[in-house]
Amino acid sequence: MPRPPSDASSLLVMRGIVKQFPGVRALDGVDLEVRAGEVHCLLGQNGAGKSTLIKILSGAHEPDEGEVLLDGSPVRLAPPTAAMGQGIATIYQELDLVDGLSVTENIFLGHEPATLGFSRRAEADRATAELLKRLGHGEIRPRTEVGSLSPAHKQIVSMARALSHSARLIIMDEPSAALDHDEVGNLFRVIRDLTSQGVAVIYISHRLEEIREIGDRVTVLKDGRTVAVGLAAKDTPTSKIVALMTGRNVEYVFPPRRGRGAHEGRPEVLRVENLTLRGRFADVSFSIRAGEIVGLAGLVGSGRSEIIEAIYGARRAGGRVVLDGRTVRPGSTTRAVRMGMGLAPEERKAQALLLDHPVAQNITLASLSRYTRPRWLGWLDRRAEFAEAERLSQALDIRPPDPRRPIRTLSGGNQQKAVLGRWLAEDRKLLLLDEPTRGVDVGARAELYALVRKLADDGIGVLLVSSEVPEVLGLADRVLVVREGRIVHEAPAEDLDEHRVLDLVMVSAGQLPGPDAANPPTEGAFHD
Ligand SMILES: Nc1ncnc2c1ncn2[C@@H]1O[C@H](COP(=O)(O)OP(=O)(O)OP(=O)(O)O)[C@@H](O)[C@H]1O
Repeated sequence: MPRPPSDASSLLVMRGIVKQFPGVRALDGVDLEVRAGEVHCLLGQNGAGKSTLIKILSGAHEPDEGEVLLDGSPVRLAPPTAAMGQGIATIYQELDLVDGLSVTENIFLGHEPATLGFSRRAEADRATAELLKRLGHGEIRPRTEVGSLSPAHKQIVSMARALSHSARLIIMDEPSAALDHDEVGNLFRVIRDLTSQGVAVIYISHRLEEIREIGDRVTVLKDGRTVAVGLAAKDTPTSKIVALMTGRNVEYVFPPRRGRGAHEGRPEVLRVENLTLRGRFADVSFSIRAGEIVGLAGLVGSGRSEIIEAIYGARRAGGRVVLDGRTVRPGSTTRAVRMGMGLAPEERKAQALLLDHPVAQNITLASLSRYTRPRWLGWLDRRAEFAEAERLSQALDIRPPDPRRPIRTLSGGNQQKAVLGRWLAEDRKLLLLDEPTRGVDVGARAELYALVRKLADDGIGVLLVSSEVPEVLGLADRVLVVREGRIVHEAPAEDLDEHRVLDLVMVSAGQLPGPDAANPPTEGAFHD
């Protein structure tokens, strides 16, 4: 691989970086060169080594070999305080904010009061308010507890923290993953503002269309090696980038649908009647037939994830949920699972994974009863369990291909695949997918889409929530558009396009449905 030129404008040069973990050479001689004032995109499939590289840059890992130069001089970046001292700030995919602390406390945690000379809280709050305003989010209050903020607002707090360190290099690990369309626009505006002041941004994303919009240059990693250095983002065709990432030509296509009206007359697997959760959503009614994939499109905060959670029993909403002809008691996820629902939740780490357990156990977690022999004795057939986990991990291309590894040691995208594998392992009637491809690379996305379609073809119903409108339009048969907690439109996916959906989801200056909305909450409605 050609060595990156370290011309005068290089802010950062990394050469020959090696990082070995037990059994995995995560980085095997990586080169990177970043210029002041540019957005440098770092691309690669799940497990290619992107996070490991940025952990080295942020001082969390020390490289085994290789050198790092900042402004032409060799530097040591570990521990993280050293990287911060060099003006490197990182915004992680799983935001490392403390929920129980205020916005101000999170932003100035660690360098207050000594470094900045802040002695009074009010002064810190003022500085916080200023940073938030600069990021276009003056409405976030400095004293608010971070735990009560939306994912998008948490991200803004994380960025404010980076700015508070007067960073000259900001690393953003999938910053758009939790954001929807207009918030991504705001993020790009902030990034342009930063780069015009000479700040360099390393931008990691699995959404290739973003690269062209915000990126100046691109470096591609594959299996811990650099396969392309500093390509011009705007002039390199997406197909070339994908081929570099995957080593093959992947067509970014969705599996074929069954066609219009194909599900008419098939049994209803899910019927939702007047589902209402005060302040979140109201009067939500729809049904899903066997073999059908229904997409919920809407902005973050529109109520789409809460609707899924209420169907699953994780929220006690009023109204009625009927699965395969039987009413699901609200507020009991155990019962929902027993009746045949599966949920792949949005926040996989918090909600879904046993981090210290092997990949295999994480996959078979929900379906252990299938491997107990005989059933009444409850003896677990580990071999059968493992064989199934291995089959699914191959089908989903989970890397490294070793189901015995603790899931903690897998890259984020590969962990996500294991969460999905869990529900594919079990005979489900209904699969609820909340942001199923967040953090999943292009190659694996195509495989995932194909798997979900195959499950539907086998007869299950699927309810899909995704911030990526093209994903909802490409995968679903029918789309329900949610705005301010209500279904405002319903149509076959092929009758909609991205523009139309975005028009429909945009929030007017309305109110969230309250108790006195058209349909009063049914008994048992959850008040918060
Ligand atoms: N702490 C660790 N212990 C063992 N192996 C690890 C550890 N951290 C990362 N790895 C391995 O190093 C490789 C690179 O992982 P990394 O997280 O850097 O990938 P990535 O490109 O960021 O992927 P993604 O897009 O899925 O986030 C993977 O094979 C991963 O399993």
